[in-house]
Amino acid sequence: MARITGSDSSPRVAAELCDPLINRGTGFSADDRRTRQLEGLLPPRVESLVEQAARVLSNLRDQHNPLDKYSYLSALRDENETLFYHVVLDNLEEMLPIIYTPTVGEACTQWSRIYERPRGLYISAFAHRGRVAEVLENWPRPQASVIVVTDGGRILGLGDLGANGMGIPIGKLSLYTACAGIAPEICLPIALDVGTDNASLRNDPLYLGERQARLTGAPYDEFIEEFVSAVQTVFPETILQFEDFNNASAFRLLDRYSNTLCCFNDDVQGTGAMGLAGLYSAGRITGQGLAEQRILFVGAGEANLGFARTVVAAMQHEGLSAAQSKARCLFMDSRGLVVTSRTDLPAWKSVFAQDRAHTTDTRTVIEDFAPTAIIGASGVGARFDEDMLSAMARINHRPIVFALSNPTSKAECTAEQAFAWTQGRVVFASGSPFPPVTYETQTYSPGQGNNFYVFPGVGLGLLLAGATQVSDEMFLAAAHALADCVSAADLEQGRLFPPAAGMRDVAVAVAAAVADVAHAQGYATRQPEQDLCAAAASYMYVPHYS
Ligand SMILES: O=C([O-])CC(=O)C(=O)O
Ligand SMILES: [Mg+2]
Repeated sequence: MARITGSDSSPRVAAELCDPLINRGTGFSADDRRTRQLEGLLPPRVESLVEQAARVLSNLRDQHNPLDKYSYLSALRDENETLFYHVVLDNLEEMLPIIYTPTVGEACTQWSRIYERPRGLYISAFAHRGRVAEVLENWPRPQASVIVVTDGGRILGLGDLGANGMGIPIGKLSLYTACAGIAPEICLPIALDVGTDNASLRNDPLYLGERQARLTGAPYDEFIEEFVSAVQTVFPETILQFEDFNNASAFRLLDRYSNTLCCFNDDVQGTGAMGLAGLYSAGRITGQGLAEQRILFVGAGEANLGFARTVVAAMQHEGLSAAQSKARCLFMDSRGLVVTSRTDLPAWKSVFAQDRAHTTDTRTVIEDFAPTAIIGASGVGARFDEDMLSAMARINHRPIVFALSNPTSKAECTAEQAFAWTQGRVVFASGSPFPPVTYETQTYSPGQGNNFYVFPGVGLGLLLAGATQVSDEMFLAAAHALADCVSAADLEQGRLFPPAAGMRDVAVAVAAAVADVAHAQGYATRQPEQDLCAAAASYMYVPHYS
């Protein structure tokens, strides 16, 4: 019998084994192997997903460090996405820190070294300017319902990582699929390469991005404008999530685009909703309502300003005036207290400037302002010290302390420090995970306060409603829905958020709340579902070989 070759005698490509969306590896049945001419290309035994997953888990757990685990799972995803998501979904608690924060941060710093295969789109402001739509058309899948885009300007708390930032959109979209069941083939990660001001990257012979200074000013805005309008042309119904842009770009782009397309900024709005939900949970422990909180925000970037904006909106719903709500939110940045006498404040910070004496001493601010909560999103590791947290513990029976900066090396304090420095009385959450803490006889598992509790469900809700815009009210509704998912048992363990294993239930609740608001505000293009939770749950992609 003649060898089977392609029509031009080139080697036949066994497409089923090359496309990670359809590849099943040893999961192809005997019939499939015969009809698809895969016989002999695979070892004889036919395995179920569960059997394949056992091998993956065993290999994964043999890897020596988190980055090796990240690379192992990335390679698996490039080969067989069904198996990848089966493993991730079945072991979320174990997998999240590998495919997402904190390991994704390390992966981004090492991106040029660990890079193996393309995933997502790299769009260059230098090579592709004027042709961005053409580049978007190169995306090999017919649809892109959710796009997560970064320009690498501020990756987690790690600063400008240029094109290496691609790890973040990939990681965020993995969670869209794992946590909200949005099918992997409609998720598109994009890194906009606008250059980098990170000299060590530009001098790194392995760096894969453009070796150019970061574009700024009008040329930057024009490039973003070209990108956004190309997205609207090529994928007109997509949801666009801005991620890890630097502060100035994040706020400017949000103002520029939030009323014209279905987009949001995860670091501002997603983190804001997560933070508000965390405060509601904390209030159930401390016995104080939101309107009674006095919050010291340490760090005045996207996360904390988004958090404060959301808190102020929620306080006004509870009857406080705008001025009263703002007076309950005090900010410190790298130059000290954010006060009206400062002349160096950009518009998005000066909104929160208070009429107080300027100081750079956090301890003094704690003594004067007597906060019920201190929220770190400063990007500065170990920003909270014993002096500060013991002052919090003297002022409050149950001080609220959030150390939200990522990855772990940037956390303002560790969970262990927070418990030790407050005699075990702290109500704590952190952006990156910490192991459980035992203080005296009690063990606490505070868990993560991360926007992963919000953005997957928000995206799902927007899809369900066919939303044309994203509103602040949707994030308020998302915060309430998330807070309602927290059980009394969670709070007893010191957890302000639900356990990772329940992520899909959280996404259902958040999605239903968001879709509901979309319908109420007239942003929905689809008919309202009778039962939004059931609709959200039945929409979800389940990784199996159908
Ligand atoms: O990615 C995360 O873990 C949370 C986040 O958005 C950030 O830190 O920028
Ligand atoms: Mg982010």
